[in-house]
Amino acid sequence: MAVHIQKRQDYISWDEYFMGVAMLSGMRSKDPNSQVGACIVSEDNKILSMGYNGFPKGCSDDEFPWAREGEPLDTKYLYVTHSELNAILNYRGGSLEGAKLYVSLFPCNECAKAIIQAGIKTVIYDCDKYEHTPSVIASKRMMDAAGVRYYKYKRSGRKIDITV
Ligand SMILES: Nc1ccn([C@H]2C[C@H](O)[C@@H](COP(=O)(O)O)O2)c(=O)n1
Ligand SMILES: [Zn+2]
Repeated sequence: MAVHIQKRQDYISWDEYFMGVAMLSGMRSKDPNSQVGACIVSEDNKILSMGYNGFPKGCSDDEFPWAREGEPLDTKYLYVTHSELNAILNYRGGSLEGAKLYVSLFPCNECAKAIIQAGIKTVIYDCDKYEHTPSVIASKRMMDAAGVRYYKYKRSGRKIDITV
């Protein structure tokens, strides 16, 4: 008699999978304060690209500044490429029309422009710690106008443990 074996029930959901990939990507960031990761996914749940915040190619992590405060030219803000923009620029396959973006921190206004222009239609974010800043307020205003849907990732509370 055939033994019927049930499929696993505790597999991770699509949202846990893609936000997990975004967060893992963020762990590559050298930013001492905020490590941000992004994962772009097609409408049919295929991973298209990933990114994390860091300095552009040729701009040394050891030479460019990581400071948050000081003279503008001596802070990271004028130099860092955000995770979302890196994910968009890392994509080698053509159009991102209709894609979804998973990101660990709500996109800023500059990334919102790139998200809209790339044709990304959905943003799933985890943290929104800068929600009261003009940058994030402007970002939401533009995404609302452009029909980009965004919603907060619902943490499952599941601990996803990977030993490598
Ligand atoms: N959606 C975002 C927002 C920020 N970033 C990057 C830019 C910086 O490297 C860091 C934020 O630094 P903080 O002001 O928190 O010290 O995160 C990003 O990649 N994506
Ligand atoms: Zn940004």
